[in-house]
Amino acid sequence: MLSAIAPRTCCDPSSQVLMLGLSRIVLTLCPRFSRYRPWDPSSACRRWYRNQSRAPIRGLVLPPQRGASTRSSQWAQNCISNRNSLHLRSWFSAEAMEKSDSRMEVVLLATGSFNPITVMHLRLFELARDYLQGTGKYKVVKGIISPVSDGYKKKGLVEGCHRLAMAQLATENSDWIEVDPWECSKKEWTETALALRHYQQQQISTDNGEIREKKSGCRKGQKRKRNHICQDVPDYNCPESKAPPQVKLLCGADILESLGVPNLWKPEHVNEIVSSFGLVCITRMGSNAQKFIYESDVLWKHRHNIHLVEEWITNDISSTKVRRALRRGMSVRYLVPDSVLDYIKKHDLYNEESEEKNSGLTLEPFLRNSENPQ
Ligand SMILES: Nc1ncnc2c1ncn2[C@@H]1O[C@H](COP(=O)(O)OP(=O)(O)OP(=O)(O)O)[C@@H](O)[C@H]1O
Ligand SMILES: O=C(O)c1ccc[n+]([C@@H]2O[C@H](COP(=O)([O-])O)[C@@H](O)[C@H]2O)c1
Repeated sequence: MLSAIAPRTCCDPSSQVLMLGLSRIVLTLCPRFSRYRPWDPSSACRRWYRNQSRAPIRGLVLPPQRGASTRSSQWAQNCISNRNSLHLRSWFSAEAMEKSDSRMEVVLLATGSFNPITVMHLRLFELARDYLQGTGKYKVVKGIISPVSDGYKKKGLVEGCHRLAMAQLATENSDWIEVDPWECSKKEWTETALALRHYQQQQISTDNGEIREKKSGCRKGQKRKRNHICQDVPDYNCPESKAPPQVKLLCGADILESLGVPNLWKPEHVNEIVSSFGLVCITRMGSNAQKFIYESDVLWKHRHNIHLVEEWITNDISSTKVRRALRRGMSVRYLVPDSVLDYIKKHDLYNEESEEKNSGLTLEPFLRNSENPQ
């Protein structure tokens, strides 16, 4: 932190003396501080003089650089908490405090048919976010809806472009839930573990990209260590270090229970989902998620990574029931957003004929797993 602010303030001899004294106070009070940012004020001044072409504004106290090491900020802040000298407090702006937020950032990924998307699908995200943030340990930064590919071959599954369009309409008023066409635009069905890997990688790339853009970067010899999926430990030696958001699978309890259906999910994928990513599961009528976790060895082992969210305002809206009502000419208003209903009507999406799609075909996961038995 000091090396970040020093070049701006130690531009004249009196400031140099000031900064030298200040650094001694901080280093004396906090020997640990020197481990993170060893700093020699006089050489910093010399470097600064060499690099600057124009004189800085004297007396201007600037906040620390964005991304200054969280730990060093906290240490320095502790060190000066009882000293009101030199406007130091102003350096610890709201921005710096925000940096010290130690909550794990989470992206919630919901996969499924969304045939069609219902208000309950949207509620899943709200419930999950409330729950996770209520623990004080997580900050939910984004929700992603990833409609399944037509290659999933579920009975009654209408074309991906329509399911995608409906999901986009349904989320247009949300400022944190997005729809991603990655799965849906593929001809072949994608296993959920692979979708999770893809979205996690996307978070890591975005995160690295942002850090490159910020450019202040790590100094020579300070490599960014966290390039692996799901590594949550920030690299405190790098000032810009903050773990990329962790992608977690968001689902209803029926999906959790489906993990136990023979030949539907690959055991190694189930293990990967609960060990490397994590599950946020919303209770659903007719399912007993707690019992299911208790009875499964792998889920029990990773139960700390499975968040069960109780839906107290229970309802059992399902896409199947919405399609059934539509086939029968009954109202589904308020079960799906109005814009989605308009879209369904405009394209006459759900009728006797559409329900027969993929009829008699085997669901792709069963087919794949029987071709390549474990
Ligand atoms: N009422 C609900 N309560 C809890 N979870 C739900 C509910 N409706 C849907 N979900 C969850 O939403 C995700 C996407 O579901 P999907 O697209 O299969 O909808 P669905 O309503 O379950 O469809 P279907 O009736 O065809 O099974 C799944 O994880 C599913 O468990
Ligand atoms: O990855 C797997 O092995 C796997 C096996 C079965 C189902 N899934 C996913 O789970 C979701 C189930 O959606 P649905 O509409 O059949 O409830 C869908 O997104 C599938 O891709 C995933």
